[in-house]
Amino acid sequence: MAIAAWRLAQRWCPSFPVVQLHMNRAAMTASQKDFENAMNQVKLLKKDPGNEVKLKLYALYKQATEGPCNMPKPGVFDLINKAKWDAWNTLGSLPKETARQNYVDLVSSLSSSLESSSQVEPGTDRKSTGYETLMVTSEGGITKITLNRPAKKNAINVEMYHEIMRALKAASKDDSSITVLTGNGDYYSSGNDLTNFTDIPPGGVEEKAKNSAILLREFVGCFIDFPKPLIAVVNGPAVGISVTILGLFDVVYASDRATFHTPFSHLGQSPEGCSSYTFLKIMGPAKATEMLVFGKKLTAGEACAQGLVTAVFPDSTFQKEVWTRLKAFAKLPPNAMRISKEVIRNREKEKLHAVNAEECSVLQERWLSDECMNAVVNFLSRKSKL
Ligand SMILES: CCCCCCCCCCC/C=C/C(=O)SCCNC(=O)CCNC(=O)[C@H](O)C(C)(C)COP(=O)(O)OP(=O)(O)OC[C@H]1O[C@@H](n2cnc3c(N)ncnc32)[C@H](O)[C@@H]1OP(=O)(O)O
Repeated sequence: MAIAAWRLAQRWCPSFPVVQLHMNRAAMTASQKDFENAMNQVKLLKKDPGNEVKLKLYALYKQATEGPCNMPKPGVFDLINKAKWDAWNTLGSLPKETARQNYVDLVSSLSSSLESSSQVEPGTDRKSTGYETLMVTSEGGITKITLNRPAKKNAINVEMYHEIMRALKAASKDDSSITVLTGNGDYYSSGNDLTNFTDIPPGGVEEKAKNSAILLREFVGCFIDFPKPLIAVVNGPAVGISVTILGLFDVVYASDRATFHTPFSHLGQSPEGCSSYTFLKIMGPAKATEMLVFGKKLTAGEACAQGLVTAVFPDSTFQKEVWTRLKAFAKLPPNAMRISKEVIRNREKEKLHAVNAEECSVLQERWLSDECMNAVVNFLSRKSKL
């Protein structure tokens, strides 16, 4: 979120605007002019430079305008004023001119590093290229990852698994506050692309199953470890792994057209995405068993009643209502959201990684079973659909 310097400066130095106005203009030198420009530049910073830098700016500003620290030392419990006093006092007898120069240098380094970061003006849609199966955009603090194989109902092929991991890793490091996963077209996702089973390497199906278990474990691990609020915008039916990983999202919004289907037994497979743990916690063992063992397909309303979905919206107003909410979330302080997520999720992480490892190892065996092979062959020979 953009931070206006007057807000920044006022917080750290309440007398900032007054001091600025009463500067001795007659004594203006080139470096005084640079100093004033730098103060203006601070106002244009689009990204909060962090408390440490703000303290440095405050201290250098005070030193440049008032000389060595002349405030009484605040009490130990007056944390903010104590931090400011410490920062200023540390500058000792640094000459005003040097402080001014240091302030200008610091602002200049901030401007180049923060401006060249991937900060996006509200309304500017920054589109990431280099994805074959996804559309990834960043706008107004929201990174949006769209599954983009609508002709295949957004089935997740091996390339898409890798690209989703890449997009999540990039989103975890970019300057967005929240990340959204959604689907293009009428489906959210039809789950694992069943043609993934057809590309058998020279090492045979055992090697394929082993590599797939490694891929799946890494894929689910990215969701377990994702540090920012992660929101699913479920625009239509969701199947298989696209449903199970919802238990690792922070919020799930669904259109009333969406359905939630995990037909693992029908496919000779077993639950993944940590659903053998998260679904039990979310909806209790009986409802989780109906879904994960008996393949009961839930409507959006049912999924909401069972806690898997946060809120359901009529399809006609789905996008409008959801994006209004998301835009408001994206304006909240990003660090607070990230830390709150950490507090909520961290104690479960180790458990989730253990569950993930166990589910992948069970699936590795399942993929080699006749039950699974027959189900895949039936789908691929168009003998069966869900
Ligand atoms: C050794 C093992 C290696 C495997 C690698 C594993 C990696 C990790 C695996 C993680 C485990 C995940 C498990 C799951 O996700 S289980 C769920 C799997 N999904 C399905 O079973 C859905 C299958 N699809 C369907 O039943 C129907 O397509 C569907 C009901 C979704 C839609 O039906 P509809 O009639 O509306 O549309 P079409 O069937 O005509 O579909 C349009 C085209 O899309 C293709 N399609 C759709 N879904 C898939 C899919 N999951 N896999 C592959 N292809 C899919 C469909 O074939 C159509 O294509 P064409 O137009 O070319 O015919």
